[in-house]
Amino acid sequence: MVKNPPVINRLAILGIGLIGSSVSRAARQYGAAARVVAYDTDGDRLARALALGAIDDAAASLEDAVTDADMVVMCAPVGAMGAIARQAAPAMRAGAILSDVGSTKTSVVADVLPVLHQGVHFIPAHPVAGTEKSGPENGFATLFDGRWCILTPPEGADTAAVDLCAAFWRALGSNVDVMTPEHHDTVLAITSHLPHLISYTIVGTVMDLEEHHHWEVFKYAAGGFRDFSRLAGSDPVMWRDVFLNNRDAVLEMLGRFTEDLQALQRAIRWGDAEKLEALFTRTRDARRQIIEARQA
Ligand SMILES: NC(=O)c1ccc[n+]([C@@H]2O[C@H](COP(=O)([O-])OP(=O)(O)OC[C@H]3O[C@@H](n4cnc5c(N)ncnc54)[C@H](O)[C@@H]3O)[C@@H](O)[C@H]2O)c1
Ligand SMILES: O=C(O)C(=O)C[C@]1(C(=O)O)C=C[C@@H](O)C=C1
Repeated sequence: MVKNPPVINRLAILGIGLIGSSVSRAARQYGAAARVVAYDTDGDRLARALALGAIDDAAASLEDAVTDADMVVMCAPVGAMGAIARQAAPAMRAGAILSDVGSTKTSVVADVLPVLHQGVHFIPAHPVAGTEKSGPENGFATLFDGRWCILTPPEGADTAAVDLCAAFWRALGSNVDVMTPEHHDTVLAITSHLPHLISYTIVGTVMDLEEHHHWEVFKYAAGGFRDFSRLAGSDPVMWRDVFLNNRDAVLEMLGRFTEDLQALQRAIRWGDAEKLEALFTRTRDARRQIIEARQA
């Protein structure tokens, strides 16, 4: 079999947790990058990533990681992206690509664009794939296979840099879409951010029940509560930053959701069987369509 040449020669990952280590593992396994160097403010995590064989080199400083890199991918919580870019950009070579994997895009673009240096191309990205786990031991190479990666290049972005970033994500197995940061944040508010908020809320509600009640919930949590609460096990810092950085879109979707929930509350109170059955029939059809679209 003829092996394609690497899309990126030297790749630097800043933040080697679940996503950073998955990008690194995939890039190395699929030959998308010739060499992967990583830096993390948490020295233990960086050492673990190296010991696990998830990266080629562990850098002693952020500057060491990004010097000579062809592409730098920021894989830290979204609230940290601006400060990381401010430190990384001056140490990067002209022509190199700075990217990220953040779950929100408008605030990341607003934080990073003003601190860029001449000749560094900023191409934001969001792989819409993940799990409720964190840390380098939980990353895996196939995480992005068949999943979407959304690019939100700023107006006037270098087209060659956008194409290279898209080629990189395709080499990791992803399908690539391009949209504005604002559109991205609206869509993700309902498909990803609201489900997490609801899961955090329902687990919180259970915790606030009297002790014997909440222990009963844990004891009898079979399919329903267990499936529904999975997202509530996600990283607190990552999700704190998501909600602080996509405030408007999340509040808009939460408003709609709350109205719909109140309408259901009313239907239950008034014994409106028709309304309940009609909604549950529509949602069952929608769920089937979602699953079929995923399998197509
Ligand atoms: N978890 C998911 O399902 C998922 C999916 C897609 C995108 N994302 C995005 O990916 C990013 C990382 O999430 P994760 O799940 O890998 O989190 P994680 O907690 O597993 O890893 C984050 C890593 O960033 C490091 N870090 C924090 N500040 C840093 C800094 N200033 N410089 C260098 N390293 C720093 C942390 O020490 C940690 O190792 C977030 O922006 C998140 O929104 C997450
Ligand atoms: O499947 C999960 O556990 C996830 O949380 C993954 C998920 C999502 O909500 O779909 C979470 C955040 C991301 O930015 C992208 C993917």
